[in-house]
Amino acid sequence: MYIFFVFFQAKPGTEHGPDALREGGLIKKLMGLGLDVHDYGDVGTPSHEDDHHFDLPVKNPKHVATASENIAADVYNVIKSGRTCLALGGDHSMAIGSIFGHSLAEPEHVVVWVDAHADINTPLTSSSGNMHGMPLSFLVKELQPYISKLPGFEFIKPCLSAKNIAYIGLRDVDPGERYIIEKLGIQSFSMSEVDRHGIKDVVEKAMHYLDPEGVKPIHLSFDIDALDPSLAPSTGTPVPGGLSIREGNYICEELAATGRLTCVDIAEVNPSLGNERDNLITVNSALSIITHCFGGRRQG
Ligand SMILES: N[C@@]1(C(=O)O)CN(C[C@@H]2CCCCN2)C[C@@H]1CCC[B-](O)(O)O
Ligand SMILES: [Mn+2]
Ligand SMILES: [Mn+2]
Repeated sequence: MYIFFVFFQAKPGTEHGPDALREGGLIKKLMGLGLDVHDYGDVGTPSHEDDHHFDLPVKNPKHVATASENIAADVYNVIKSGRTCLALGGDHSMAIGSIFGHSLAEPEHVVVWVDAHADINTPLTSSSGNMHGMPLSFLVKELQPYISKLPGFEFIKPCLSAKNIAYIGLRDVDPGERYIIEKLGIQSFSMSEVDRHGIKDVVEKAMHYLDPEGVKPIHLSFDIDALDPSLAPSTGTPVPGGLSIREGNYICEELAATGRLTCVDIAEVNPSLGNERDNLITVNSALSIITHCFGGRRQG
């Protein structure tokens, strides 16, 4: 039984991502794979007028906190009932709720973070104040002494250790994030490693590192900007030199083949950016990534 949620978050335009994927035929494609799909609809996130935090340059913290709490509850319920959750963003701050909700259902899960960016800035290391650049910092136990307590985030219990995370596709990492990655020893396969070793070795190394026994539930958090901008132009922070669709599909096929892929985030599809052709290209790339997470195989 496959379930998917749609969420929208603070970054303008990404709230239209889920509908763009629905209109692109997502449900029909997943049902065409023989899956029992249920669309749980959008997770409501009331906006907060006074949504700024005087002490820190963090944008929309209360909005993101409310959304994250709602997302966590929904993801927990779906996974607890034995289903697989597909969470559609929305910007990548959605992963605060989806990973926390997943961890409540399956505390032993590991995270494969596919992204041009590390998304592990703390409110203090962030240069933009955008929360889509911070999700992992709210979840990683080792970082908690450095995280300012933001209003509304009291519900989150840090649920990941650095050893539970592996990055694939990095190519735009801030200095503060680079420091955190090196200090915590987070396993990261940037585009340099993808070029040097090839995607097959990268996925094998990542999974062997995260789960050598091959028993843990997997959370794939896939930022569409991990793909090359030629494949995902309608996204907020594109970075040249990204994954090919073959590499993206390969990651998803391999994780799906474990039979332990339990929650998938698809983040940062933003149809308000670029022209109609850009939207179509981006949605089709996202649909390809999704279908290869849920049984679609290039060999049929
Ligand atoms: N680290 C960032 C942050 O804002 O925190 C800064 N970066 C943009 C910045 C532009 C100038 C050159 C250095 N990079 C975007 C990233 C967040 C991406 C969020 B994601 O969900 O799209 O991954
Ligand atoms: Mn991201
Ligand atoms: Mn990104």
